[in-house]
Amino acid sequence: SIALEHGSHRLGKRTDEMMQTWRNYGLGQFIHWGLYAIPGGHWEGKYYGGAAEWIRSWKDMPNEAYDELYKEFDPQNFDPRAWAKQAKSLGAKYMIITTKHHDGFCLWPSEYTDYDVTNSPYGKDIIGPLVEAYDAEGIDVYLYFSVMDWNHLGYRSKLETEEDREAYEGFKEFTRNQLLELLDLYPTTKGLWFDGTWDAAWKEQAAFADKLETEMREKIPGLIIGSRFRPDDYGNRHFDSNGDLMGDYEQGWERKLPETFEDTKGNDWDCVMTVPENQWGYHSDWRGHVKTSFELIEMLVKSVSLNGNFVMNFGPDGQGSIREEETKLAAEIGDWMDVNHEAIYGCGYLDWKKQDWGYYTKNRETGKVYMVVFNRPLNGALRVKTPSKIGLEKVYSLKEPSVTYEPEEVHKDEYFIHLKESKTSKGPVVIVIEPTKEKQQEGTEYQK
Ligand SMILES: COc1ccc([C@H]2[C@H](O)[C@H](O)[C@H](C)N2C)cc1
Repeated sequence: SIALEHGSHRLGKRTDEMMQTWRNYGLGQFIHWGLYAIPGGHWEGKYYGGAAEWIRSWKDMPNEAYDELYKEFDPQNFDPRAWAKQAKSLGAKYMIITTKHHDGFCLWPSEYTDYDVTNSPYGKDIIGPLVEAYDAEGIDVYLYFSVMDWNHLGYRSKLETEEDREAYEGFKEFTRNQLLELLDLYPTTKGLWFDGTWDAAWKEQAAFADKLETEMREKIPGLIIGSRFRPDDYGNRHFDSNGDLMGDYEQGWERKLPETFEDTKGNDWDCVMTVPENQWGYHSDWRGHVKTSFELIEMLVKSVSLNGNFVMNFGPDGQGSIREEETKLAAEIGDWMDVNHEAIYGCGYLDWKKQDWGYYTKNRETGKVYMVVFNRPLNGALRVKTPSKIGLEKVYSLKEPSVTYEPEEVHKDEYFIHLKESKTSKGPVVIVIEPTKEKQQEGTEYQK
């Protein structure tokens, strides 16, 4: 292996309490909110086809015009307690809020820049009330922070000249100051979700990032930081030059999901997902495919079945309202979670053979197995293949445990479970299996 000073500092998974809690979340809520919500994907009557939070980079929108938007930021409808209540009913166990996106506008009162909420008509801290409201609902808060900052004069995407390097030193200090400030102001934060770390300039900062990550972890013991923050000695992110995971979990699944357990390399991971194809910030004219609650539930279940967390994005509008499409989805997913959360919270990967009807999840504590059925076979017969020596002790409907099933053994360690669920059930049905312990093979004496 390659000698690295700033590569991965831990082989294997974190097993501490905070990481176990993270692993058991299942469902999270991403919130992208900032100045970009004001134009909402349009400028001077023209439609912007890119991601709404990137409108500043659109050739039809002058940077100066965007940078003046803070003078219009006055979200009178902002109601953090309502947002937190909605997230609770959705069933989210954690929430990730954009404290500063690529545009550099800070939703908290930062002493290191004037480009923050205190200099907008709104004038007040946004992050603090959100942290308070979500903590009150028992939903853990994580802070999204973009290292890339289009507003800061010292920011560089690459370091070519001596002047670049000098300016970037100031930018690094600014970045460190803001991060330590966030942890001081919001000490109940459970972790940081970093973004905007793909630049060549940042990839040269292995030592700086390593030291800063250590400082942050010292400030809040147990802090959870993913693979997007640190570059290693050779500028590799997510995985160091020896292929070892950087940070506490893999953050590479953005608007995409792993297909197999092998794709996850056995690591912890999260998938962050937009409702439209590619809109994180508020866009007033969603075009293309907008995901249904059925699709989002399938992505959630698939994530949990592969040992990951699924984070669904919300983009509040410029006045601080959650749009109706997201409110509707939150209600539909929440209704399904009300009945079926046992198959999500505290669950993860089960090594039984994947079947066409859907996904298995396994509760890490109880060992209970959940069959989440998305594709009901025409003959209603759900095939289950278990590793040898594992039997199906009890099988019943999660929604109505009085509805029990007698598995029909059709081959060795292979069963049909004949669906009884009414066809009217809106979302996927969930069947619970309480597997037998390893069946004792006759005559094999277990060593004492
Ligand atoms: C260049 O491709 C990108 C760059 C950044 C992103 C940002 C989005 O604005 C959003 O914040 C997402 C989580 N992040 C990866 C998405 C695609």
